Amino acid sequence: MGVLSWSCSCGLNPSPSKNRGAPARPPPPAYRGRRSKYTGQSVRKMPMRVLTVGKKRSQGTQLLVEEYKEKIGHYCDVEDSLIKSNPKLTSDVKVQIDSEDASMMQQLKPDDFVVVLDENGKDVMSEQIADLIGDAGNTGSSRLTFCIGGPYGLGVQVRERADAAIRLSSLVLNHQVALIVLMEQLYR
Ligand SMILES: C[S@@+](CC[C@H](N)C(=O)[O-])C[C@H]1O[C@@H](n2cnc3c(N)ncnc32)[C@H](O)[C@@H]1O
Repeated sequence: MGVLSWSCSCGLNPSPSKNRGAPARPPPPAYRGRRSKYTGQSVRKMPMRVLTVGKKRSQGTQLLVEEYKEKIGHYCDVEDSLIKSNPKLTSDVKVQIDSEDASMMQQLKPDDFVVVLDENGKDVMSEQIADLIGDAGNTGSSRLTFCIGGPYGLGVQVRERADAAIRLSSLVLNHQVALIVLMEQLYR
């Protein structure tokens, strides 16, 4: 899977093919410290979007998502989209994953910088997420899109389309929990 391999200076592995032809760059010395190289600097404000597969959210989740959206909204546009899980109401897990995968692919534009959240992705520290956001803004992409899978995870097409795959924890998280952790990290 090509995705588990993006890395600009945030220390994740390079995926030059998805990086619109830009050559892979070695991590700059600035990254060796714990602070993001973008800390305190202004980078191009890149709109962000989070696509989550799921059913109706719990009130608690929705409240927290709204709270973080408002906080992040002071710095950049952030959109939160819920993709209906299991649109075909099937009991066949593969059919469910494939249909959610197709719905998610429809939401992605060619110039989106796509980051999938995956418990098998690259471990990232908060500073690397900040660098990822900063680096994505320098790829010529028009939007940074994060994808969170449903109960059975993300499908093949979205994984292959992704420019990066990150994991937030060594634990498998419920998709609503993954969304809140992501939003909190985006704000951080
Ligand atoms: C319940 S999990 C799906 C688990 C499923 N076994 C799978 O194969 O992906 C729902 C979604 O939450 C996200 N997720 C769960 N744990 C995660 C973690 N530790 N790091 C990043 N994303 C995670 C992923 O996007 C995942 O597709």
